[in-house]
Amino acid sequence: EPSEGNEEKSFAISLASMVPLLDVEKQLIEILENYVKKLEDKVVFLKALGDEMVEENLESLKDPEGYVSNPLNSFRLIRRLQRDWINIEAYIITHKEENEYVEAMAAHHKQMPTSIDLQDAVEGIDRLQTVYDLEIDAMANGILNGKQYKYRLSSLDRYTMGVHLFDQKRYQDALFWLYSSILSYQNNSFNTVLDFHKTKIFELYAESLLELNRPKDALTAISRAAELNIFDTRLLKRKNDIEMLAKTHKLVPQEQRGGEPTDFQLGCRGNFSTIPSKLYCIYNTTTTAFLRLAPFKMEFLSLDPYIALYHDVLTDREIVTLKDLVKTNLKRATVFDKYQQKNTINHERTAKISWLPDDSSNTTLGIIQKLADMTGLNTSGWEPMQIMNYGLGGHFKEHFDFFNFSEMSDVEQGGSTIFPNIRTVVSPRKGTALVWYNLDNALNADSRTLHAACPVLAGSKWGA
Ligand SMILES: O=C(O)CCC(=O)C(=O)O
Ligand SMILES: [Fe+2]
Repeated sequence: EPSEGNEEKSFAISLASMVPLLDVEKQLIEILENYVKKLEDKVVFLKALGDEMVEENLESLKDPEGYVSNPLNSFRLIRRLQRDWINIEAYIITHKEENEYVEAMAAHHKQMPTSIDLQDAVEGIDRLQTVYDLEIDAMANGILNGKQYKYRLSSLDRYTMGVHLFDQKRYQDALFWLYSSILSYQNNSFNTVLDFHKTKIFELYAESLLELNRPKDALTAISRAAELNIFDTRLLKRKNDIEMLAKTHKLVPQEQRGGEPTDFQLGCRGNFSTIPSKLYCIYNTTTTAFLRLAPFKMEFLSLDPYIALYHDVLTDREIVTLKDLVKTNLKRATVFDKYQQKNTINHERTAKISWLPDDSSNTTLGIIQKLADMTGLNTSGWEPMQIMNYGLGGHFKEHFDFFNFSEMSDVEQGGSTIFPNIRTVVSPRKGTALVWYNLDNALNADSRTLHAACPVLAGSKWGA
């Protein structure tokens, strides 16, 4: 069970909270390099010690008796063997360098992600893959929606995805990741240090195939695993079991993968068909008197239900201020759970948030005034402003709420706000504000305003 404090870190849930991890890694690398340096010093010292002794030793062996016949030599020989060699041995086995390394690392352990953080990260990658229907091997090779990025997932990264999906009983998806893991596996010392061997991948690949009712293929895979590790009796036994299964197996129709994409997925992929509309843009000079002096650029996205996108609402300066105000205060967002009747951490919403009271700065007061001008509504009784930052694959599943969302970042890929019931998608654009009403004139919830945030594929999404 994670402690409160650990859970609060939730590194994968907001990109902002991942940034300090880069500094942690920098320090870990320094500790490692420091350790290597000390080992090198040790090697240099021991080498010099050997070099110093070897010469005299060779010399002495040419005429052993002559050598020991000198009393100084024989005294030195006795003393060396009785003391020096024992001390050298003691010096070698002190593990002073190792102890220092372990000590230095201990100070950093509490800054490091937990297994829960890894789980969040794995789910983020899986969400991106499924929502955007990305090809797994391409994604693993650094291609996101056709765009090649510099870094790729390692074989172990891919295996980690496979393990997760296997545990989720999503065997077909697990197969793709494991296959990609096998293809990218390298027999290098790093994998040896990590205790990551190809056998492991083949074995899980075989188990996934077995779950998918493909025992003959499973047998091929487990045989590869067994070949790679011929002394592993457990593997051998498993191979025999699978061999039996393959012999007695009758063909059963295979389960189909995936199924139809949901409206959410279709919308996020940009696959809603666009119907020509009579929508238009205006300068809004009328909602309040102030707008006659400073009109808002307004784009209608839907007239019924009413959804409008305002452009250039937040300035870069305001955005910097808002981010600064919340920087150290972002907490994992919760969702009200109607069964438990309380706010809970929920995989339907992966972002970190911070509440900003109206009077936390002139900037917040100014922004609230803009919202008042935009909507013509009385701002008393509003919820305070909430600043949010999404994490790895961060999203917010379909929900209802009233009524305004301001973008504080451009997002490289993904992260659209989507209204699946009216097939409307809005890409995040820095400084814009989205306004809608979630109630109809009779004050009933208007189901057409159901909305969600698509997972962020690349970039950091901030909103208010
Ligand atoms: O991030 C988005 O696009 C929408 C966020 C949202 O709907 C909310 O925070 O209530
Ligand atoms: Fe919302």
